[in-house]
Amino acid sequence: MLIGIPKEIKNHEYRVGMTPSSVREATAHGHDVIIETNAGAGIGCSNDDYIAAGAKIIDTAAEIFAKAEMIVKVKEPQKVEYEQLREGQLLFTYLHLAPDPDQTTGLITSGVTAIAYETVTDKNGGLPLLAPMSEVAGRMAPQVGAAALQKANGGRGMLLGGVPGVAPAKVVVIGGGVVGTNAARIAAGMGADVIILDKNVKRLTWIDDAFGPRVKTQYATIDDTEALVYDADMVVGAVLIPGAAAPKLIHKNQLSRMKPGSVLVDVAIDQGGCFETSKATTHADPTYIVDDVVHYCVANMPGAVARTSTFALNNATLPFTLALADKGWKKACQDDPHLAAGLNIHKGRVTYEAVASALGYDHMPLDRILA
Ligand SMILES: NC(=O)C1=CN([C@@H]2O[C@H](COP(=O)(O)OP(=O)(O)OC[C@H]3O[C@@H](n4cnc5c(N)ncnc54)[C@H](O)[C@@H]3O)[C@@H](O)[C@H]2O)C=CC1
Ligand SMILES: CC(=O)C(=O)O
Ligand SMILES: [Mg+2]
Repeated sequence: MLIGIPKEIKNHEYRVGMTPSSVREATAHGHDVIIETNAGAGIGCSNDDYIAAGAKIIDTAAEIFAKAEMIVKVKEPQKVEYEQLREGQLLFTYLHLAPDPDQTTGLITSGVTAIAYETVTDKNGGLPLLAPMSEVAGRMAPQVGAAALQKANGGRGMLLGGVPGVAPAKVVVIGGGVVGTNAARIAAGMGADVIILDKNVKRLTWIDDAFGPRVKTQYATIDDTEALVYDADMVVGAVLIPGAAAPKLIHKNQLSRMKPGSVLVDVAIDQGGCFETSKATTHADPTYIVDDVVHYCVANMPGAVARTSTFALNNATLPFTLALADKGWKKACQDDPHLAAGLNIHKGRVTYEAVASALGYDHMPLDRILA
């Protein structure tokens, strides 16, 4: 198969779809790989590194989109990218369609077959291609939140860990999945007073076992969420209903009850955000203030640590990339229902139920496509 890797074009996005090591694996499987010139520059990998792995360097993204049978990316295609996709071509990348009607229409119109990293599943009920970036974003959340708490950045002027004789900041993490537990781990490590809310009691039990008294847990009722948010210095939004738009858990009218200068880090922004006042921001201009509350809502947080993130992402995606290239998407999905769960769009139809229901499309069931 001819695999194409365009350079990412989202704001301050330095990750790349395949590392040189992944390219070498693909060429060892007999595939051809074309990659846009300098696509790996942001992770410190040169054209020569890719050539040594067996790839051919191409000058323009347009040529990659025109020639490749499978496009491997990181971020959801931007308008200029989805306009170049076509029927019969396979796209393997993050999509986050539920909060993104324009991209969804673009992919439907293109006729492309699109498999979303974030809805591929595993046998334990996890999301193995989302997890590595959730680990990164979760670990970054207290870092970016700590910077936002500084006075010059609009925050309350608090040090996350406090100092002897002065209490640490109170960090409330809503959602105790991969992002939430990684955020809690770093926030607790920085000395903050941390509590995680979730609606899954089994998950809270696991967190309690894993962290002991360093991190508190609380079942996420409306009452308890509200009380903890009003008392928080930093709130991390880390909930997910796979494929669906994020539920809104803090509303605009509640911001005035929060502490002035407190910080909301909405990691769930790529699924639309779990705070009513969240709107996606970029690494170039990551925060804004509503009712004295600082909002950080960058939808591609891992792009800031592109080297760590690209290698972590490839560790998870490579077996699936190879399966898709070796067998073609249909046979690979027929053989592996967890990969099939990633199929979101095929030939103009929405094939993922939560996306169809969020955006008002008819849902085309997978078994009809894979039959
Ligand atoms: N902004 C960024 O750059 C990045 C964003 N993300 C996003 O972060 C979000 C979280 O991802 P993961 O931690 O991997 O998901 P996950 O599935 O591991 O965890 C989500 C948790 O939220 C809980 N939850 C769901 N509804 C809830 C509610 N109403 N109240 C309390 N808890 C609730 C679930 O029980 C689960 O434990 C996703 O939207 C993901 O796409 C992930 C990586 C990067
Ligand atoms: C998961 C995601 O959206 C990201 O890594 O940018
Ligand atoms: Mg994102």
